[in-house]
Amino acid sequence: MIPVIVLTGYLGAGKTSLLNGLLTRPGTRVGVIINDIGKINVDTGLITGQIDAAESIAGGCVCCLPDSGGLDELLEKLAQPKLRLDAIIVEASGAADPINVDRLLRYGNAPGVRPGGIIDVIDAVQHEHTVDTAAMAPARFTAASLVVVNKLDMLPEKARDAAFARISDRVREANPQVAIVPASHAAIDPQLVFDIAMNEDPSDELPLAAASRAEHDHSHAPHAHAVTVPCPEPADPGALLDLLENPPADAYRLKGHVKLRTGRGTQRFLVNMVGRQPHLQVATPGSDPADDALVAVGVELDEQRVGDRLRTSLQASTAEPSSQSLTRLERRLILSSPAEQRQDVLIDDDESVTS
Ligand SMILES: Nc1nc2c(ncn2[C@@H]2O[C@H](COP(=O)(O)OP(=O)(O)OP(=O)(O)O)[C@@H](O)[C@H]2O)c(=O)[nH]1
Repeated sequence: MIPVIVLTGYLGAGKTSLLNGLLTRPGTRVGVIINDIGKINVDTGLITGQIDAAESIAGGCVCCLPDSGGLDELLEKLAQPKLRLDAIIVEASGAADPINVDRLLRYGNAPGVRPGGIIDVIDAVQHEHTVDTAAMAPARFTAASLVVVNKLDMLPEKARDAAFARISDRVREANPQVAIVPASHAAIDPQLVFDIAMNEDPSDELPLAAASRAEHDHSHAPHAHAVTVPCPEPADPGALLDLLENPPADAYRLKGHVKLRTGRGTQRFLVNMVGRQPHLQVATPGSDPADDALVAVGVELDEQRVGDRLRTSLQASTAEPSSQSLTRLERRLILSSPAEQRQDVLIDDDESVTS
């Protein structure tokens, strides 16, 4: 399933800049949906990176669509297998309410896609005069999985750390678990958002991508760290679910294929967690069981501690899983599937069974 990542943020906070930064990285096929509230799609013209497929919503706000129909249709178009997209990014208008967007995505019925996180971009200079003016921290942050505190370059150097800390504290009042990164020119490590398939340009790509990358020098972006733990033998589903339901706070993403005991042998699953939102599905066809492993990614990730936690969760299990673990596994699979397919996802003996 293709992850759908939504970019939200108050007007002018830096959403298009962030999108452009992501699109200058080679090797990932990205589709975008641009939403401008004006009649003309201004942002479409501001996109400078490589897009493999695009759709747009102009003249209205994505979060005000009467039902998820409009968005579902666009997602379905972009999820067509022939487009071979690795990720879809929705740039919501500056007026979009992340809570509504989150609801549209969670309860949408577009086949072939899954929620890939909501990024909320904050303008560090304007934030306290525009978005955050009430006594309570803004509710919009409850929907975010990653908050980017942007435009720190526009503050005097000595005021940046304090502004970042103050804004982070307010965001955490509404959403204690959210990942928050500082940024200038909306530069973040793309690993926080989607998988980077390759570090080199494909051989047939024009040198334009390289030139445009040079313009967007992200070397100053806070770096994401990753730890990979192989999963050569089947693990206990309960142990994996304990990890997914209570992941280490510094692991913003968990992803990879794992082998689990299911009571009927071994079955392979694809894990994808963004923020605190776990997603579990039966392994993708063609994936190689020899490569089964879980990767944790995060800014300021404690690789040793997180690695130990993953190793414990993926420990080879010789005992049959408890019925409670199997029920939890089935429930997680159901919660991870689109509403209309929910009856088809129960664990079954199919080609992904390896023993
Ligand atoms: N100095 C500075 N300028 C920035 C930064 N991020 C964005 N900008 C500028 O701020 C303006 C708005 O940035 P965009 O990326 O277009 O913001 P947006 O959130 O897409 O804007 P809307 O679509 O209008 O809501 C542009 O002129 C950017 O070049 C930053 O971190 N520092």
